[in-house]
Amino acid sequence: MIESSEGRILIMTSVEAERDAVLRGVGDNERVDVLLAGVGPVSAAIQTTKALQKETYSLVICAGIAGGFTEKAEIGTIAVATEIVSADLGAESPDGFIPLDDLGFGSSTRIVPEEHLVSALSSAIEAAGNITTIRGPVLTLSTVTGTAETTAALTQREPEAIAEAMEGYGVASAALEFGVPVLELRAISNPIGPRDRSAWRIKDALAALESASQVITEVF
Ligand SMILES: O=C(O)c1cccc(C(=O)CC[C@H]2O[C@@H](n3cnc4c(=O)[nH]cnc43)[C@H](O)[C@@H]2O)c1
Repeated sequence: MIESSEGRILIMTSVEAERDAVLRGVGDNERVDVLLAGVGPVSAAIQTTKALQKETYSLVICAGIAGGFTEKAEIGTIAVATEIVSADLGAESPDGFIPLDDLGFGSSTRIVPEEHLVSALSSAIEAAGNITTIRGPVLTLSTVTGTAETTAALTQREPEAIAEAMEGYGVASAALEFGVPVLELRAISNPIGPRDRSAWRIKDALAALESASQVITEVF
């Protein structure tokens, strides 16, 4: 167990199916609250802020399913974010996307979880067996990527990114505001690319999310 980690843990999921999978994994543990963030970074930031105003937590985890970048994150694997990146906060230009960081508004579009927490979580999931775990930047977008063009543009902008989802940066922004460490844990449900809902393997991803969640209270 990580030192100084006996406090309460807040886990934010976007929808009920994800919350239920995490709850099955975590089991009955009074140190852990699993709450709904809603879909998208705005709802996630609001719901996380409300939770952090009510209760003191020592760790916040954004958990759920996600799209995986092909050949980096296969369906059913677990992605643990080394960076939580707001990938669509910025401006378009004829020369390409300009992130907010480069526009001079003095704000950052990436939040970096503590390395030892990332490492502890991903190593424990791996050690539990059966689930491949990958580490890398996880993008937060307000729109699910659904074309080859957008996939290529994101890959060019964030070549190290392994996955995309819709809440991480909102959850992490709230955690940062309250000075609480944050992690993002995602089970890959679908490939990122031209929209094909029939390729989403939500059941497999929720099963992986449940298994990965089993280690959370052992580690933290
Ligand atoms: O239909 C269902 O049974 C079902 C069960 C659990 C979750 C869902 C969702 O649709 C969750 C939406 C949630 O998933 C993230 N997500 C998943 N894949 C992607 C993606 O390719 N790009 C962006 N986000 C993705 C996202 O965080 C959504 O909030 C349905």
